[in-house]
Amino acid sequence: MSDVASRSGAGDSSGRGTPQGAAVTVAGLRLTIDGKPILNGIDLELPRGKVTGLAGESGSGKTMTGMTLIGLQPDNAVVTGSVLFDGRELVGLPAREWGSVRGTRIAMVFQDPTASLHPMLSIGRQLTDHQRHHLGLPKREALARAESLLERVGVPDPAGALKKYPHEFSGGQLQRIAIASAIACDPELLIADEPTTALDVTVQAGILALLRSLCDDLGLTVVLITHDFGVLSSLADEIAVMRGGVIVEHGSRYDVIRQPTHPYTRELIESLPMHELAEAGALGAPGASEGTE
Ligand SMILES: Nc1ncnc2c1ncn2[C@@H]1O[C@H](COP(=O)(O)OP(=O)(O)OP(=O)(O)O)[C@@H](O)[C@H]1O
Repeated sequence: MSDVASRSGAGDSSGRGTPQGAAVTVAGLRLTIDGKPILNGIDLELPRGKVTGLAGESGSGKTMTGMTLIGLQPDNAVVTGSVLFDGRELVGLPAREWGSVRGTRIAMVFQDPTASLHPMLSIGRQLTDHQRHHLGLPKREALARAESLLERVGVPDPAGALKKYPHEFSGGQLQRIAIASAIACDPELLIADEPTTALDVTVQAGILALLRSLCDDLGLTVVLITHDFGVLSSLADEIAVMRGGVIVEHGSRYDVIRQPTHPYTRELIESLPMHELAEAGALGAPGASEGTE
């Protein structure tokens, strides 16, 4: 077990309860690369339909945790421990079985949206290929669904956007399209790794609000990986703080920000501007943390 300071409120972040339980239960997850320890015993429950923020300094293992959840760790990595997803053990899942999980039931968006989009294929082709392959939809149906997906993620003129190519969009719009592609097959779990880091501050808030609304409206479980604790202070239901390949603190956003138990979490909070603390409810009454957008 890691020395995580977990709170009784974890999994029940806002007082509303999480009757559906955990979408994913990670226990004693370890990962080494060429013998070098990277993850040193991660214990983490991701409550269904909530945003869990994974914070921590560079190199603490946030990305590697996300990659391991979706089975994309480097080939030379050795993974032990347990990742239980819908009653299925993902650690050691054979490659052929990942095909029915990755991209369909668990999806990921990255800092650079172009990483998940082909530069030479139209957006319509990319969104429909994905659905036709995974969902077996006929072309016409896949196109209609792609259009409504683009509408759902806030891309203007969805029908026109389907005919365009990635280079014709701004970074913020591309990230919306990458999110549309990620949710195209109705996944239960979405891992967003620094999804706003490469974007202008003016568009960051829109992408974060989109992730929040997907979680609230679709019941999507979201893992939001970020080095920016301020992002989590206004958005996440729960916050897990990583350092040195372990989770050192995990609880509801309100508890973690208002009553951090680990010195490193305190450091992160002390670096936050006052207005972000106020938004997180850390300066007001407990009810102030309820609004998440
Ligand atoms: N492909 C790889 N081969 C070897 N070591 C790696 C590889 N990818 C990551 N690492 C190492 O794993 C550790 C954790 O990296 P990871 O990217 O998960 O950190 P992070 O918390 O996401 O940091 P950042 O915010 O900088 O991305 C680091 O020491 C990193 O150097």
